Amino acid sequence: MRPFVSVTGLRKSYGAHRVLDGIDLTIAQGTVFSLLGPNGAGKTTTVQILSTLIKANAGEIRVAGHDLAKEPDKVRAAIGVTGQFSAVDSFLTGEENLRLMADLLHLGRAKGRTRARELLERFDLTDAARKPAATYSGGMRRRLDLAMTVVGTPRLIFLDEPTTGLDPRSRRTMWQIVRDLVRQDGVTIFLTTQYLEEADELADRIALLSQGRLVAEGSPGELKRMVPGGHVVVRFADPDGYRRAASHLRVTSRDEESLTVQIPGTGVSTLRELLERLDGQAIDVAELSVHTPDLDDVFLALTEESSR
Ligand SMILES: Nc1ncnc2c1ncn2[C@@H]1O[C@H](COP(=O)(O)OP(=O)(O)OP(=O)(O)O)[C@@H](O)[C@H]1O
Repeated sequence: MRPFVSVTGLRKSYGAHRVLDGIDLTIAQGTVFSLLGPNGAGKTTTVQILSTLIKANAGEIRVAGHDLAKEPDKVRAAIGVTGQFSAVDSFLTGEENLRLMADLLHLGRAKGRTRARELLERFDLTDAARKPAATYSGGMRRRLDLAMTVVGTPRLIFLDEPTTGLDPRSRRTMWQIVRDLVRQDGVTIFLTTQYLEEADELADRIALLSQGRLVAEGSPGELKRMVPGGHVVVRFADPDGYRRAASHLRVTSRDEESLTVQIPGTGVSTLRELLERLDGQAIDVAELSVHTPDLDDVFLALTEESSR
């Protein structure tokens, strides 16, 4: 697939503080790319540079087929940004906000009205269309904000922490809207989020930023395979079983108080062998659970490694 965004050797410093230290990335058209990183890693700085708000010190950036340094206006015309600084005017209704945006984009009266109605429907805001945005819940406000970005039919949308503070239901509605934008409209999404679960749900590719460098990049599945977090936790029925098992098995950690041990690996053969051994020794198991690594494990392992 054709890259919609390509970045090579991106650097940015504030005085002596090197915030981005040589970033390379490509984002395919019609996909969701998520940039993850601990606080202060440089995510917002990256978004600000790619959305033409601030200038890089070095690097080549192409967005939507345009060189960002040479044709920032063409890049600006292809993108939309939504996030922490909402464009929503609380005194206006949802519909008025959308029509105002359509006016700003010179869509024309009739087209603006149709577009507003269409977006209210699509973003599940029709019932609240005539109410002032001040009365909206957090989730409705976020949806309106994104709808306002979509009025201009951007081909790339920067979504900065789109569901921070939302309840699980509103979060799911937002996720579905984002998926539809990608699937139905072919929009490319650049997502920053502090929820690893969100990146796991939405992103085709994830890049992990730590101290100004990308320390890992891949699909959620590929990233999970990079860390050996998978293990089985076994809780024994009695202290005798616990002690015998702990001395017979290759355990990575044990806890005498809760009578549990951790055994590395989650494969079927590992499990079969484990159960056969316990059975052979007549050791009673009270509970067994399989823990496959999630993005939290990856995030912690890789960002810790890079800060060492
Ligand atoms: N205008 C500025 N002047 C000086 N330093 C800055 C400026 N903007 C950002 N920084 C510094 O750059 C670093 C990266 O900041 P940035 O906001 O990009 O991080 P982030 O990954 O978005 O963090 P968070 O998750 O907390 O939003 C931080 O150490 C920050 O203090």
